[in-house]
Amino acid sequence: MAENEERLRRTMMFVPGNNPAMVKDAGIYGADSIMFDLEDSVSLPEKDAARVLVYEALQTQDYGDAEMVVRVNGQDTPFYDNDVKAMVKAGIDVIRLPKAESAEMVQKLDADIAAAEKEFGREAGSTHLMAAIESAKGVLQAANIAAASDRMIGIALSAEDYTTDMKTHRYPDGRELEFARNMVLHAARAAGVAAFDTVFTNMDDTEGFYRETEYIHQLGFDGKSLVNPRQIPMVNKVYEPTEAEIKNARNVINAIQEAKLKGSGVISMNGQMVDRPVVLRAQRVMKLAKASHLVDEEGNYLEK
Ligand SMILES: CC(C)(COP(=O)(O)OP(=O)(O)OC[C@H]1O[C@@H](n2cnc3c(N)ncnc32)[C@H](O)[C@@H]1OP(=O)(O)O)[C@@H](O)C(=O)NCCC(=O)NCCSC(=O)C[C@@](O)(CC(=O)O)C(=O)O
Ligand SMILES: [Mg+2]
Repeated sequence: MAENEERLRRTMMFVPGNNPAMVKDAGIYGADSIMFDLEDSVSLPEKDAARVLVYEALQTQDYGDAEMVVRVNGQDTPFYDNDVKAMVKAGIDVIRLPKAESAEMVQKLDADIAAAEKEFGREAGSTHLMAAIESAKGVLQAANIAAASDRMIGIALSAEDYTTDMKTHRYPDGRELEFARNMVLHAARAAGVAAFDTVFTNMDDTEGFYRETEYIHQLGFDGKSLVNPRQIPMVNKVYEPTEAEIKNARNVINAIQEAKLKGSGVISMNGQMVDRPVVLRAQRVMKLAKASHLVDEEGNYLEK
């Protein structure tokens, strides 16, 4: 868990598991997490072929430092068991459960992963999981879902299925998602796991994409599920700290280190109280700055 809490997950890009070119090239765009999809972007006749394609790619392609995720088919489908087994065998980092509606569904996936790890000689506990919240039931169960397994790395809001379940659709201002976004975010934070905002499907509406990403960044989401590589630099831009934020974070970290040497956990810096929550925020700013190549190894701001 600790290792996963440290990971930056700003961008989790869906890659249709039945598209050989997209699967092969998925690593070149710099997504924090690459998510091969075996579920809704793959038609029924192609389910088995997609599983084989993704399995082979995981054995042969180099996806660099990206976290490797696969969205398996739902537990109510005939594909789920084979999907989970094949992906654990391939050594996937994270299995994403679609349409999660209860802690029991997550616990079933946890048990199925454990059995597959044993069957294929994978280290016990090495395969993580996450859950997608795609319905009213899922939203109301979000806190239980997020806390249902030690393998859990995060929960995601899936607004396409969710708005359908709610008998509405996506609007530009996103008001139809307010309750769900806040439930998912609070459930994730309470369980100590990551929170992912939903996909944005209008590839040509750059302004709308920036507006939505700035909003979910302000709320506190770790990042977004994405459907297109063009969206990756836009999310990274929104999550990039400013020069002032970076310099302030550096000063906070230096100040608290000095305070600790003097045996204190709190200090005043330019009239501002610096204590644990301020330090934790500063550490996250530095992590984002490093990922954006805005600081050197020592954390000094790199002038542009
Ligand atoms: C949207 C579009 C057709 C646009 O095509 P376009 O052709 O206009 O794209 P272009 O920008 O022109 O592509 C430029 C270059 O990038 C390559 N490229 C594009 N997309 C790439 C990609 N994703 N991965 C790797 N490579 C990619 C492309 O091959 C080309 O490469 P090259 O030819 O070499 O230059 C395409 O992106 C796409 O198929 N997206 C994935 C769709 C998908 O997965 N849907 C299912 C997940 S949502 C869902 O299920 C709802 C949900 O469940 C969600 C939840 O749960 O969160 C809920 O309920 O809400
Ligand atoms: Mg969906």
